[in-house]
Amino acid sequence: MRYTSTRGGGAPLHFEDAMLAGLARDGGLFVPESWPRMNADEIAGLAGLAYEEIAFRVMRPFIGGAFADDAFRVLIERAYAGFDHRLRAPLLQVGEETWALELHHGPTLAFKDVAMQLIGQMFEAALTRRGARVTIVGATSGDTGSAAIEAFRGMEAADIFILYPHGRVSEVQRRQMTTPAEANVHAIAVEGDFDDCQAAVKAMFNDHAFRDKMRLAAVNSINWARVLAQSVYYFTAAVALGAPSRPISFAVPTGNFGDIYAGYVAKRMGLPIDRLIIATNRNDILHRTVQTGAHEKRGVAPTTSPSMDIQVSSNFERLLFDLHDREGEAVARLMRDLTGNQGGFTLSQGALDRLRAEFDSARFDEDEVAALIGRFAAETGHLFCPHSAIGLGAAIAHSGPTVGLATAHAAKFPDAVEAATGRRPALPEHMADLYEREERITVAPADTDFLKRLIVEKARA
Ligand SMILES: Cc1ncc(COP(=O)(O)O)c(C=O)c1O
Ligand SMILES: N[C@@H](CCOP(=O)(O)O)C(=O)O
Repeated sequence: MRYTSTRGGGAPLHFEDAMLAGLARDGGLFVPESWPRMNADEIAGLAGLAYEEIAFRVMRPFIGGAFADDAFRVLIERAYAGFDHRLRAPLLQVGEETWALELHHGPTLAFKDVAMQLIGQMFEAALTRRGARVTIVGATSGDTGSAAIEAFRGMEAADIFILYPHGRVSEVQRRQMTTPAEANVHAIAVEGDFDDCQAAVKAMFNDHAFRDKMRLAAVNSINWARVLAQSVYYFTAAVALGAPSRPISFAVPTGNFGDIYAGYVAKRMGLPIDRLIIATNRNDILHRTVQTGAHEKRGVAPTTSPSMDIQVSSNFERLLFDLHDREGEAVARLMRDLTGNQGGFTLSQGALDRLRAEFDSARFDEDEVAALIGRFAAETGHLFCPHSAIGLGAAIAHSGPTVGLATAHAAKFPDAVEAATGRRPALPEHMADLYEREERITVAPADTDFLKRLIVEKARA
């Protein structure tokens, strides 16, 4: 299996090179040259298997010769050994035909751990074998950063720099990033929003001299390995609910479009997913795109679901590639319109029809999110974080068996949950002293050159 850029440039790479490269050198994102398929018998054969075994079977066709089967199994086992639930990603019924897929059982309490714990293992194995080291640069609206730091803290072969929007992440998220004391960890509070952080990361990768000098690597979902690992839980959930004979829909709280794109990947592989529902907060560029075809940036408004306060949804580029018959030049043109003065583009009718053939969308204002958190607490007794409530709100409004992705633990966003329910969710025991741990906070302007200098100064490479 080889990976090609969504913008059509450069020679295709094998899995491990694509994983370590992160972003393609023409600024595009890596996608597989073709979709490996699982037939109905193979999907039915996943029923009852452990999460780790399903992960192996789903991901194996994508990784080619990067890891021998036995070695890959070991990495998967290690990745999920620290999860606090036997099923890793259990389902909880919240309505007659609605389930929450709980993705917060990893060490940092968000779905990011599912991929990041495995990526940490894969990076370490690949870098050790190559005798290489990397400088990881990532952007976060809160959860990717904490999960990445947890996965890479103390790793000899990697320095990790995480850019987060100053004052726009929850206190728990910030402390998860600023309290690890390991010398290879650097959390930087950028005076801007998430889109500024992500734009700075992409600019660093597109500065080839800097990229090569620092041996940059990415752990955002611009990295194909992230998306791949996230596609696994669509299989575990759908099979547990009767796939392949019963098609299941998924409603996904969406920001950078990585998680829902992972569902699209599962569908391309043959998993009978009925609808994929994009659920947004008031930062609703993707909802507007599905409804009107116009993909237009507006300012980012802070919300109680800060991890979704995003307008430039990186992975939408991967979908655009398929919507435009895998023509890199068409995607490159649209991305120029999005990042240039035009600030957006309008999909052709054909592309919009293809988008709507797979995706629905829903949008929730702040008062609706609070009402959903309160409603689910009253009806199920469970506290859901604002992001999860948005996914579940879209799921419960959809007819037919539908899974809403519960993407983070309520305790990561205690103020919003308490305001909506009167109940303050407690952090689990392993994080009980988070508020007492010492923080290291570096504040920096949203200036790529400044950030590059900071990284050069602090990196051990
Ligand atoms: C808790 C939570 N829910 C939902 C999302 C949105 O996911 P994605 O960016 O993959 O669309 C994020 C951020 O990624 C998140 O941290
Ligand atoms: N919500 C994310 C934003 C970055 O998403 P990623 O999946 O591309 O890493 C976050 O929590 O940082």
